[in-house]
Amino acid sequence: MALPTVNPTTTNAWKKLQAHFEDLKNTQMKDLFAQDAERANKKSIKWDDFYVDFSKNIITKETLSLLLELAEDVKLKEAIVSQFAGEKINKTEDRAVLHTALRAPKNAQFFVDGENVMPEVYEVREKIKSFTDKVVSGKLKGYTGKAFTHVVNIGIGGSDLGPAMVVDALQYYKNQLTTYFVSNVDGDHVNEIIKKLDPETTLFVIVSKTFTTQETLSNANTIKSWFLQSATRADIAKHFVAVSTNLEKVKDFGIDANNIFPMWDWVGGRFSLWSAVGLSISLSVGYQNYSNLLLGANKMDEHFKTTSFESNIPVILALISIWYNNFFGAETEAIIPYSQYLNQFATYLQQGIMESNGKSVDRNGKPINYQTGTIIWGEPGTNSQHAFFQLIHQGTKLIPADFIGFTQSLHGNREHHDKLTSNFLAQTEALMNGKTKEEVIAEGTKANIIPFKIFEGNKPTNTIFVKKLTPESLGKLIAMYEHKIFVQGIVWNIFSYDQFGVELGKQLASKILKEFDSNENFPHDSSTKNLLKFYKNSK
Ligand SMILES: O=P(O)(O)OC[C@H]1O[C@](O)(CO)[C@@H](O)[C@@H]1O
Repeated sequence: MALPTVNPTTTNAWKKLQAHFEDLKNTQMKDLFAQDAERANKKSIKWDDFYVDFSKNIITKETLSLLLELAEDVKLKEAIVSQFAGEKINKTEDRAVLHTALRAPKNAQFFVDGENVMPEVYEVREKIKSFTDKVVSGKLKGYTGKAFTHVVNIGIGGSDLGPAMVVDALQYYKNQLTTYFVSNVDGDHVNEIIKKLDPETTLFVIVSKTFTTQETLSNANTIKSWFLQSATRADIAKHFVAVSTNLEKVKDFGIDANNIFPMWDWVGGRFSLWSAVGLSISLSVGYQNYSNLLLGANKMDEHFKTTSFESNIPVILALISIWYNNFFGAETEAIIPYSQYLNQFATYLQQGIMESNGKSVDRNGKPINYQTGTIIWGEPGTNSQHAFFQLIHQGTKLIPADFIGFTQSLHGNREHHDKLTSNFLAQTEALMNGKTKEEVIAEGTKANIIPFKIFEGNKPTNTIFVKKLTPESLGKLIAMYEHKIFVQGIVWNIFSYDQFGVELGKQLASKILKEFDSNENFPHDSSTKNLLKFYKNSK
């Protein structure tokens, strides 16, 4: 069964939501709280070690029921079944979307083209486990007989962002190996990393689903040449491994067939950290922690698949985001983790969310006349409070935000954690309540300063409060956003799993590259022509 192709704006629910928006748009959240002592209890979900409070939103019982009606109208339930059944819901690339299979238990069954993929999934997981154990224990040696001390992940996009974010987020759980990530084709990136490496003790993990990505192959070749300055070709087999679907191209690169960790075309790049793309995670925190990360994601998958929509965390978060994006006209969403460990979380989600849902053609191939993908940004609190929070509090734009926090710190420093958490809680309260003129006056503010100190308030937030940052809870958190992406794509009637939008720039870049050192001339506008000339004359 193909995905439904309902234009959401033609549904009854959408029309009712439009009328409802007109009634609700000037409603103050603090009035909604005053009217209902039970609001926080009614608009929150407790699940496992998660407490998701979505009460600080400009929503009522009716808003939620209309949003849930919208989910019914666009046939979200059927779409979830299609996804988990391995149907080729990535229609434009004719692929199934089954990253959920990668984190499912061994006895689960996921079918692609009538074949259960789980035996293959577990074969690769076994390979990851045994390789990780050998590297971490020091049993596996480099070409001069020394144990590995460093791991370098060479990849970009989904072959970099997920592993890099998770390795950083789980640094508390790290072993003795130092892990670096090389992604940018900017040669200064790879050279800065090379400076820190000893070829005798470094393991290189080349990650590229296609094994054709310019950045990754350039970096891998540069590193290989540097490695061969001190080692022989035969030593490559001891120091280079690859994760890819393109086994032929990997072998062409010179990598030993035993050193290839396969993946499958039913795993999208930005959803691939659960596959062997996560090898550097496993190497960095050990297989058990890596496996717990996958377990957490699987628990969220089960929650998403089996929980009715009104208590379903990803569904509720997705629908609330649609409410602001499509009815309030909000353009961006902030993601603010109150944990320095999640420093790269928003950057990681930018690819997941914006590459997936940055589309303007619907599933019927027709141009879209409503808003789709939200713009995602964010930084950890409390740092971000001293950076961009001014604009969220007093700027002219509506910026719904997810606040993510943990009840326990990993190093157990209560004093710091209490301060952190007090900020975490204070900000969402302040964003909602603002500060009235009367309150400003009562503070004894000089008359001419009063208008500048007023906070309108009524700024919406979700609070995602988790007991502790562990591999398992991180897995749940990432999977929560993955399912949110899926739900939004279904509602917006777009294909979330292709990314043709990144192709055009790539094609043009390869033409321009040819022009740098030859007399080849492609037609360009006068601006590009001048810029090209400037580069050629001064490089
Ligand atoms: O793993 P690959 O094939 O090198 O691709 C890297 C990235 O490039 C993209 O195709 C486009 O940016 C991403 O979707 C992907 O994660």
